[in-house]
Amino acid sequence: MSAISTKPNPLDLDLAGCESLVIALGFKAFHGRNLFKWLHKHGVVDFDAMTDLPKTLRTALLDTAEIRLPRILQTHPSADGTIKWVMELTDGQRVETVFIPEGKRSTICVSSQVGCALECAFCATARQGFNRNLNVSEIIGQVWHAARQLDASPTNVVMMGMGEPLANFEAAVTAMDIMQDDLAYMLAKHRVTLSTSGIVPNIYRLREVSDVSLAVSLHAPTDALRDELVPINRKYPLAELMPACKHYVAGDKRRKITWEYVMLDGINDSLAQAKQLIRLLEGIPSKVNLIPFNPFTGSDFGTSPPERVEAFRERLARSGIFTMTRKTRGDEIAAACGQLVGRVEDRTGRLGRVRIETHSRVSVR
Ligand SMILES: C[S@@+](CC[C@H](N)C(=O)[O-])C[C@H]1O[C@@H](n2cnc3c(N)ncnc32)[C@H](O)[C@@H]1O
Ligand code: SF4
Repeated sequence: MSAISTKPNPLDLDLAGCESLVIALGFKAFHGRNLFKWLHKHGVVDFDAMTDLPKTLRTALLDTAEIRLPRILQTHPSADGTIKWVMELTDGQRVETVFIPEGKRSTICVSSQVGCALECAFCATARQGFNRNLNVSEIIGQVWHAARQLDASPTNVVMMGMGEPLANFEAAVTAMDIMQDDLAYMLAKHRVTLSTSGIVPNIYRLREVSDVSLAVSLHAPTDALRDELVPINRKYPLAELMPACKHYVAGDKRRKITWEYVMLDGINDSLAQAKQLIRLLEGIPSKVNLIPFNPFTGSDFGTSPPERVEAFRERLARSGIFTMTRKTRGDEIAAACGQLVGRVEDRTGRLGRVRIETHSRVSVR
């Protein structure tokens, strides 16, 4: 394998970064704007084809920088229009990106890490272990490819693929800034959604620097159950998570937290738990997405029957909480929520441990 280049990659830079890059090479800032626009708006990744940059700048860029993108290795189309792309990174590892069309909406579900270090009990990515954070170019590169493949910018991006975006804070924020930039993908802030399992300090940090929509993977109305399903809860329990989320949406009446709740048969789907959830969400502008559990090989949870999901939804809706049951998309190509796996050179030794833990799965309820 050829050595991995260490030259700066302009796709790792936001607009200000591109301006600084060209200033450092002795050129005016506006050339940095043009460079940024070529990369994202026009999708050009060859310095020589950036015809409105001075020839001397193009030569300087060729000498000192290198544009590196993930490579689309496989394309898996699904009958419902969903497409899963397997993207290979420069170190040979792989992440997955999903395109979900729905009427006029085109949503791209983007990965933020190679694997995930958090060990949610029902998630296929968790079983892969964890290797590293994606850098900015690897995150925005997924959107770049999607825009080229579809011949249009997506209307929505959700950071809901492989990994925990708030555990890769700086890169996730920069990539989301690029998504919203008028010289790039022009997405409105409410059309970019970051989904987190609940890294509380970084929810506060995010509020300081970004306006994107926040989705929180809740999945349980009590600490006892959430500790088992979403182990990060042992570090950041509900008593800390809920105020952080309330703070995130404070001061803007239009903002709501989207709570994601995977419906697991006999685990978290009773009416008593729906009532506990209603109490937990009191005072927080909320909408709830009930997600049918997407099974994967080796998982030992079951999908709640549709009538139980509907009863749960109805109970929440009756209390005034806007609640939707999410359609499962792309499941026959393993592109649905929590089914993304890629190729991860695990550095956590997770696989051995998971096998042991599944034998001692906690009792629930
Ligand atoms: C894969 S995660 C990535 C974003 C972030 N790490 C998080 O947990 O919110 C995106 C969503 O998929 C959900 N999910 C994970 N495994 C799932 C499964 N097997 N079936 C349905 N949803 C799942 C997660 O709980 C989360 O709400
Ligand atoms: S659900 Fe999210 S945080 Fe949990 S293991 Fe999967 S990717 Fe990581």
